[in-house]
Amino acid sequence: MIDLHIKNETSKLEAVVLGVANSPGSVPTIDNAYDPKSKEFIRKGQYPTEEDTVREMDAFANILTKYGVKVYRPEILEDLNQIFTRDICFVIDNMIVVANVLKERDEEVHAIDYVFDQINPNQIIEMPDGIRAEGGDVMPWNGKLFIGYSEPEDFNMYQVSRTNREGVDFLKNQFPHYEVHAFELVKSDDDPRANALHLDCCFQPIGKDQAIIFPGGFKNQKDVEFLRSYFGEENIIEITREEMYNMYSNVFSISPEVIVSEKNFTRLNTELRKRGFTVEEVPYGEISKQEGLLRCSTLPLRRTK
Ligand SMILES: NC(=O)NCCC[C@H](N)C(=O)O
Repeated sequence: MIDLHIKNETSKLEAVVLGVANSPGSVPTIDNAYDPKSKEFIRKGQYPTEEDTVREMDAFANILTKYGVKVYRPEILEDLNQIFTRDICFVIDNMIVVANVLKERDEEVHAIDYVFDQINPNQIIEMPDGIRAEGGDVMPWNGKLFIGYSEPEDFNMYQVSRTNREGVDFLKNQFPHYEVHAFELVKSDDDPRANALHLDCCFQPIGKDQAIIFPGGFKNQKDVEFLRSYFGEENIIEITREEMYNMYSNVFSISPEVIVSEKNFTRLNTELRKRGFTVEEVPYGEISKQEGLLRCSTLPLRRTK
C-alpha cells in the first residue's frame, strides 16, 4: 500500500507520480489546443516533438531517482498528452482528491488506476459533478491552503479557468482545519503573457518560508499584498511577465534545500543559489511550450513527516 502525506510544497519528497510524454498523438489543431502557449507554438510550426519531450522528462526522472524518490509513471495511453500529472489529482494530508478537470483532459486519470489500487479507498475523495479544481491551483502550505480560482464571469468565459468557486468551497468543507486563501487569477485564452493558467504558473512557495511570485498573475492586488506580508518582502523572488511566460514559478522542490529548475532560467537559478538553495538544472524548454513545467509534471504522494 502507498502511504500518502503532503502538508506543504517542499518537505523532503519520498514518492511522486511523474507524467509521461510518450504517444501524445499528432500535433493538436488550434481548436483542439486548450492553452494559449500551445496555440502559439502550433501556429509557429514549433510544437514540441515526442522525442524531445521524452528526453526532457527522462532527465527530470533521473534527478528524482538520484535523490532516492520513489517515482511512479502513468501507464501510456495512446494518442494522449500525459505530461501534466499535477492537475489530475492532488494529495492533501493523507487524502488524494481526484480532480474534475477540463473535459479534454478527463481520460488522463485512468492511467494511474494502478496507483489507486495501492491506496486505501477511504483515502480517496471524488469531486461531485460541476465542482471543478485542478491540482495546479491547489497548494497546502503548513496549515494554509492556497487555491487559484475564477469567479463565474471568468470561469464561464475562459477554457484556461480550471477551478471554480464551488471547487474552493468543496475543499474548504473537506479540509475544515485548513485556513483557505483563494486567489482569483488573470486569464486569457489567446495571450500566454496575460494568462496564469494555474496558481503554480504565477506563484510557488519554496524553501521553508520563501516564494516565487508574478504579481500580475493575480486579479486582485490585495492578494499580492497578503502574500507579500505573509512571506515578507525579503523572502520573495518577484518575476517579470516574460519570466512568468517562460514558467519561472513552475520549478519543483525535492526538499527545502533542493530545487529542480530549467537550465536556461539563468537569473532565477543564480538568485536561488545566492539564497543557499541547491539547484538541479534540467532541459525543459520544449515542454514549456505547452504552458507547463516541472511542478505541473509531478503529483507528489508523500513528503517526510
Ligand atoms: N499545473 C499546470 O499549470 N499544468 C499545466 C497544464 C498545461 C496544459 N497544456 C493545460 O492547458 O492543461
